[in-house]
Amino acid sequence: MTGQPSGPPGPATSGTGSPATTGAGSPATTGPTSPVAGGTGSPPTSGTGSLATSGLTKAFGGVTALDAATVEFRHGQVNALIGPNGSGKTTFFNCVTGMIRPDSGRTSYRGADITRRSPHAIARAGIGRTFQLCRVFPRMSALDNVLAAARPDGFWSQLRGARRRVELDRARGWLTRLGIEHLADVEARNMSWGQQKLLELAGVLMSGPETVLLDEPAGGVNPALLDRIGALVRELNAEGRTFVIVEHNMDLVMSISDHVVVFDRGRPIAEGPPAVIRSDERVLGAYLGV
Ligand SMILES: Nc1ncnc2c1ncn2[C@@H]1O[C@H](COP(=O)(O)OP(=O)(O)OP(=O)(O)O)[C@@H](O)[C@H]1O
Repeated sequence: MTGQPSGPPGPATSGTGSPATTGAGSPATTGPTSPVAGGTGSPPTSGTGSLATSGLTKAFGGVTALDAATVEFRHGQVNALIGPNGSGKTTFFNCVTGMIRPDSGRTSYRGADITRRSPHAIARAGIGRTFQLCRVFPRMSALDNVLAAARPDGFWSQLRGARRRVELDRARGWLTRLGIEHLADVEARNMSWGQQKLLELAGVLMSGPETVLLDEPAGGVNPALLDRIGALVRELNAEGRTFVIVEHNMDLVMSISDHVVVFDRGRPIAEGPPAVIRSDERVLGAYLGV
């Protein structure tokens, strides 16, 4: 992936000041096993439109990364966005989360136009994301990383040592849920790559998003952790969260997704349930380059 913006302060590659999210909004009030923040308490109706783009276009010099991409991901479902290397998946995530501005086209979330909103505003609207190159504060403990993600000024407030009991409990709850509670006091830089990915996800979940965009959650992760990530996505979806997952591991995609969108050269070429996508000739052609 080449489209990730960067900038201080924060972890190695963060551009927002908060490592794990596109700018976590106000702390959610729900606990780790509660329904999503901002919701009504009951899971959203499955299958209706949620995150949608219309004619989304982005070029980098002579390279058209997104070519009038019109896509709709389904609310309440596990959606996957797949496609060959360089087909525009991460640029799509960057555009819809406000991290880069599209040249033209629109993004809407649950009916509201979010095209020109800042990453923080988009996070406040209910969209959280992880990154292909995992973003955590390497010299902060796992617990402090999760706490930082819950605050709009996460990094700085953490530095001031501002901790609230209720947040501490929620942060520990997410670490437990992701199976890394035993690493609460370990600095992120001393955790394995897979553990850092789980930590990043814990931070995203701490900010209470209704919709979670995961950029290559399986990348570089060992098979045991892969199973955990897959099971967790399904559990969190059953509790009401919508997912959009960019992933190259087809076994994972096909086993956890309800709906798959396939990109080639910056635009969708096919969509449908995994069983249909598996045997779609356009998809096979895109991957084989024919
Ligand atoms: N910041 C950038 N500057 C120049 N070109 C870029 C930039 N970001 C992305 N591109 C180009 O845009 C195209 C789409 O890249 P993108 O990273 O979105 O694809 P991808 O589908 O996520 O790929 P991968 O699966 O390899 O991560 C590629 O040709 C890439 O080289």
